[in-house]
Amino acid sequence: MLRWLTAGESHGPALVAVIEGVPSGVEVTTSDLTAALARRRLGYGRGARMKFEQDQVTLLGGVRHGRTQGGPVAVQIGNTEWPKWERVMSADPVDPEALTGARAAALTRPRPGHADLVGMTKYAFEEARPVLERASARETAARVALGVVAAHLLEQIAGVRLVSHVVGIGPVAVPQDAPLPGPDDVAALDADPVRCAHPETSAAMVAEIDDCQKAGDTLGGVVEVLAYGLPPGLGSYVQSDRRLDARLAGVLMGIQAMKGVEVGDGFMTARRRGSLAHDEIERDPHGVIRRRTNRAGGLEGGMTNGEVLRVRAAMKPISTVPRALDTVDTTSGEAAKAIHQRSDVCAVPPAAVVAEAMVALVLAQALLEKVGGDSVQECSRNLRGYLESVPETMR
Ligand SMILES: Cc1cc2nc3c(=O)[nH]c(=O)nc-3n(C[C@H](O)[C@H](O)[C@H](O)COP(=O)(O)O)c2cc1C
Ligand SMILES: C=C(O[C@@H]1CC(C(=O)O)=C[C@@H](OP(=O)(O)O)[C@H]1O)C(=O)O
Repeated sequence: MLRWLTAGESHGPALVAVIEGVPSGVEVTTSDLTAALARRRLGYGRGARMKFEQDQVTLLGGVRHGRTQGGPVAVQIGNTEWPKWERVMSADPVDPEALTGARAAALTRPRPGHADLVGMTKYAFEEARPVLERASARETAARVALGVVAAHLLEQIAGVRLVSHVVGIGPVAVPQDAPLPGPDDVAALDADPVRCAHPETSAAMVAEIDDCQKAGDTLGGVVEVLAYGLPPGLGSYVQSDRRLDARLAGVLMGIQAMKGVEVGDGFMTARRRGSLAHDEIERDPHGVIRRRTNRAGGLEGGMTNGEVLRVRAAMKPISTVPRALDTVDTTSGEAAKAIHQRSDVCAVPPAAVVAEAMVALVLAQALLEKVGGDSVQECSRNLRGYLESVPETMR
């Protein structure tokens, strides 16, 4: 079974991530991971931290000469800002006299919408530093690194290619009838300031972020992930926790600040009549079975149906609002304004890259469940065998 885990704090020396169950022979290099992490740093509206901090990637295990070896793959993402935090975030005890300056100040004005207050309550902390260090979306760098291994596995075994893009920032949304970006559009999406495939909407999104920043406020939005080339039959209807839609929703909701998930046309489908809600089945001019539309987003019965997978996630606005929100100082119990030193105004574009990584991980897990195998060759052979066994009348 493909499984993964991350560890590390936002201002710690490094994040680490381990993925286990990867077959041998998946091609992946340090520069692939570095490039993916650079994509996660892009996006108009991110805070100052993205400019000066660097991700230093080291593949610690599981890869030799550019190929996975079948053992757990371990990645370390060093943080170049560590020297500034060495004392405040030291793993070992530190002389309290040495803990001076703004970085060491107790954070006792919890931010509404962040994990601060309930995290302090739950883990019995007197201030929010230990909470925000792990709740922070800095951790998503580790997941993006793991997502590269998953994406390469999907492409090398099954030819699957993933695309992530932004379809909404605050009230600005891509028109309903805009064409979906394909795998060949990824370079253009990476180059767009807000990872949007629709130029006029992209410009309006940038203007909305500028306006929001001037007002001392923050923004959320909606990201979409597409997967092209999936074979039918990944996931299953036989048990609720094996449904691929449920698993995708789970990992998307597991990204910091995500508050809603849609599969295919999602909530819009609930407003339609059945005759206009489903995807009628037909043969294309080459005799291949396909759906006339793809309202279901490539999933029926909790399984891929061979169409393009399409899932969306809704991100709430950043909770570290510059025009700080009302809170209570947990030392005095008095009314106060919430912590605000710096933050992103809008982190929807990087969240799309994170969502792509999480979708890659779940799809890779589901592919391996379907085809099995300990090497890329064995998995590819098993996939071919499965696809060839589908009767002619159902292909
Ligand atoms: C890529 C990314 C960047 C984020 N940047 C910030 C930020 O700069 N400031 C902030 O308060 N929250 C930021 N968040 C959101 C918080 O991490 C999140 O709101 C917090 O962990 C509480 O979790 P919840 O929103 O899911 O309840 C970011 C989230 C993502 C995915
Ligand atoms: C560091 C990253 O994102 C951080 C996520 C984050 C949060 O609260 O989630 C808060 C900000 O950090 P800070 O409060 O130190 O300015 C972001 O910069 C990153 O994505 O690499």
